[in-house]
Amino acid sequence: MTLLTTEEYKAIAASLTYPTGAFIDGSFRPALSGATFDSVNPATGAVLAKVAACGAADVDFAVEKARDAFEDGRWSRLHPRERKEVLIRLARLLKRNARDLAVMESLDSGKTIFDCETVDVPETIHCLTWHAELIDKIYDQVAPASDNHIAMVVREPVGVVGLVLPWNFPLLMLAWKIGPALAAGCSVIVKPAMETSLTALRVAELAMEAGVPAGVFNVLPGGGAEVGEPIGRHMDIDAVSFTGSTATGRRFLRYAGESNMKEVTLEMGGKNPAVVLDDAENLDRVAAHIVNGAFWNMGENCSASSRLIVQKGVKEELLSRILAHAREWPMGDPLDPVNRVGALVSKAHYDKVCSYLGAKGQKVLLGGKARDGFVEPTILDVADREARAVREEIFGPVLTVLTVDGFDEAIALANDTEYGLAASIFTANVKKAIRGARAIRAGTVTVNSFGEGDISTPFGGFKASGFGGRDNGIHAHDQYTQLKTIWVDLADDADEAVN
Ligand SMILES: NC(=O)C1=CN([C@@H]2O[C@H](COP(=O)(O)OP(=O)(O)OC[C@H]3O[C@@H](n4cnc5c(N)ncnc54)[C@H](O)[C@@H]3O)[C@@H](O)[C@H]2O)C=CC1
Ligand code: BAL
Repeated sequence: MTLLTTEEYKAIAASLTYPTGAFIDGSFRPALSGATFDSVNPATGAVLAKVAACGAADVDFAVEKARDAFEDGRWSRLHPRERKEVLIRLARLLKRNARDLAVMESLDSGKTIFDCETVDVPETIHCLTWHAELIDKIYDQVAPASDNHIAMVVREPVGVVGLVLPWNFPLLMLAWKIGPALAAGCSVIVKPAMETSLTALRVAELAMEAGVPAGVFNVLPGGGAEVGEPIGRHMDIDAVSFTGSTATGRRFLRYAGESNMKEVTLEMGGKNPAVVLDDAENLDRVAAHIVNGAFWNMGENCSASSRLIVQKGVKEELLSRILAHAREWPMGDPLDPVNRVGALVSKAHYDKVCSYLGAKGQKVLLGGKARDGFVEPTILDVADREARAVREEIFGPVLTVLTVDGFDEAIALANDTEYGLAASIFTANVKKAIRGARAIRAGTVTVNSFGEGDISTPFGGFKASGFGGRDNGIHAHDQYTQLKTIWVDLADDADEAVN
C-alpha cells in the first residue's frame, strides 16, 4: 500500500461528495420528517454534511420494503452462487473506491488515514470477500434416523435483520455484520452510529451498483432513541446484531423481550487485561504489542488492552521499553500519514475520556494531556484497584498499569472485571500460557501478542461483553440463519412401524 502525502489526501477530501439521504428500497431519500443532523469532522469541527435524521416512521417504511424483498425471494432465494457473485462484485467496487472511502472514513471519525488505508478499508474488503466465498461451501445436514425416515437439518435465513453499529470502526463493523447477513440471504436494516454515517451510506450505494436488489440493503442514519429503539422494538424484525456499549446492549434485550422476542446478538465493551509475567521473552516485542493494544485506533476499540498487569520483577524494564515505543506514536492531523493517533470521535467522547485524566492517586508515566479533540497516549501507574480508570471502559488512549507478585494474582486480577471480551498473556512458559488462557474468562485470549484473531475466528465476549452469537468466522452465520428440521416419513403403507 503506497500512502499519499497530506496534500494529496486533502485534495481527495475536497473532491468528495457525501451521501446524505437515508438509503431505503434502493434509493436515497430524505427522512420522512425532513429532519437532518450535522455530520462533523471531529479533528476540525467542520460540518461535512447534513444527513437525514430518520425516525420510527422511516424504520417502519424500510422494514416493509425489506420484508417484501425477503418474502419474494429476490435475494433470499437466489442461488447461493449468484449471491456470491454479487458480493464479490461489491468487494471489487470497494477496492476501486478504496482511497475515497479511506479519506471519507478518516474525515468522519477522526481515525488516522494510515489506519483507514492499511486496516479499515482493506479488512472491510477482505471480510466481504471471505463471507461471499463461503456462501456456496456451507452444507446442510442429514441426521441419523431409521430406514423409514430421512431427517434433514437445514439452515434458512432468519429474515429481516437490524444491524446497529458503533462509531469506532464504521466500515469494518458494517462489513462484520452485512457480510454474513447478506451471504445468508437476509434483508438488512443498518443503523450506523450518528457520529459516523457516511461510509455505510456510500457502501449501500455501491451494493446497488454491484447488483444487491432494492429493499435488501437499507441504511437509516439517526439517533439511538429515534432509530435504534424502533429497530429493537419492531415486531417485523427477526433478529438484531448490535455492537456498542454494554448499557445500550442491555436495552436491546429489553426491547426484544417487550416486543417479538427477536434474536439478539450483542458485542459490547471491554476492560481488557494484558498480563506480562517475569519470564516473558523479548521485552521489546512485548512492549510493542502493549503499545499497539492500548493506543491503536486511539484506544477506541472494544478489545483494546487497557489494563497492563505486570509481574513486579519485569515491571521497570518493560515500562522503559513501553515508553520508548509509545513515543513513536505521533499524534496530529488524521490526514497526515505519519500520524498514528488521530482525533477522538466527538466532543462528547473527548470530554468523557478527559474525565479520567488528572485524578488523584494515579502516577502519570506518559501523556496525560488533551487539547481540541485530541488526547495524548497516556500511561497511568495506579495502585488503587478500585479507581475509575482501572474499572471503567475509557475507550481512549489510556493504559493503566497494575503490579502483581505472581501468576495466580495476575489471573485473579485479569478476571476482576465485569467484562470478558479479550485478554493477552505474555510468558515463555507454555504451561502458564495455556493455563492462563484457559483461566481468563474472555472470548479471545492471545498468547505473546495483542490481537483479535482474524476473519476466520469467532469474536465476541463473555460476561457483560457479549450475548448471543459471535461475529466473524463461520460462526457469524449462526446469527443470520435458523435451523429447521424436515422429518420425512418414507414408510410404505404396509410397514408396521410408525416411528
Ligand atoms: N464495543 C464497542 O465496540 C463500543 C463500545 N462503546 C462504548 O460505549 C461508550 C458510549 O458510546 P456510545 O456511542 O454512546 O455507544 P452506544 O452503545 O450508545 O452506541 C452504539 C449504537 O447504539 C445506538 N444507540 C444508542 N442509544 C440507543 C438506544 N437507546 N436504543 C437503541 N440504540 C441506541 C447508537 O446510536 C449507536 O448506533 C463508549 O465510550 C465506549 O465505552 C462505544 C462504541 C463501540
Ligand atoms: N475491535 C473490533 C470490534 C469493536 O471494537 O467493536
